[in-house]
Amino acid sequence: MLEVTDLKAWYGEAQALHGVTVSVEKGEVVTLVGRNGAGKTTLVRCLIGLHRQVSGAVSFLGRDVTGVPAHRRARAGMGWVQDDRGIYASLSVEENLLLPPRVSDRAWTLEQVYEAFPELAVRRKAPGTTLSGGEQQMLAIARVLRTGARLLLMDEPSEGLAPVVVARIGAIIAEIKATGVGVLLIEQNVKFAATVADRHYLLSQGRIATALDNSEFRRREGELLEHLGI
Ligand SMILES: Nc1ncnc2c1ncn2[C@@H]1O[C@H](COP(=O)(O)OP(=O)(O)OP(=O)(O)O)[C@@H](O)[C@H]1O
Repeated sequence: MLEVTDLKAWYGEAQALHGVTVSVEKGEVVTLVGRNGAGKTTLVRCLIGLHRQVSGAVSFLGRDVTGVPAHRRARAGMGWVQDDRGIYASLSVEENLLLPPRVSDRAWTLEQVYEAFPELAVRRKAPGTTLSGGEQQMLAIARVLRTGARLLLMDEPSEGLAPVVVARIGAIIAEIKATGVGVLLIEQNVKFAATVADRHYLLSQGRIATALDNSEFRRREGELLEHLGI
């Protein structure tokens, strides 16, 4: 569903991506792992149309979206789960869930959201400010599902969360995958990445150093941790 070919990106004169080729299929969970500064965030920003100093090609659902602005990519079904979670603190959980525009007939209803995220059903009237980190992450994911996005791009969904909450996020990603939605996630937590993903790309200095399926990734976990300096 997503095909990225020879993507290069710059910040002024400084080149951050040096010809990145990656893909995500429907119902596939793919991670981008790499050290700080490897280019993971830049790559995701290029995919959603927020970084414009680029060359190469991005195709989504068979359509060339290279050069297409961010709001039109979102309308086409690219859903970005922001790392700052982008929740409106003054609104309740339910009001946050009612905001997103519907972009496809796969948009989740409130009932579907509350069934998949019982934590949010319990907190539906609570203001955004009072949510725990895990609840905020769930709300951020649920809001994107409310649009009917066909591809979810996530920036470190496990960051800063307790292990039990990380496991819950993993279960939610598995549910999303089962609906045929593709997921591309930036992830520094190698153990979490190995539990949720089908494939992985190791990004190093703006290049894909290695592409691994999950069994190979698990086998080389120690080596990867060493590379990532974790
Ligand atoms: N706004 C910016 N202006 C100039 N250079 C930038 C900017 N943002 C990122 N870079 C540079 O681009 C390269 C890739 O950074 P990027 O943030 O994409 O890496 P990352 O893998 O997401 O790292 P992190 O895990 O720290 O977010 C780095 O060399 C970084 O210094």
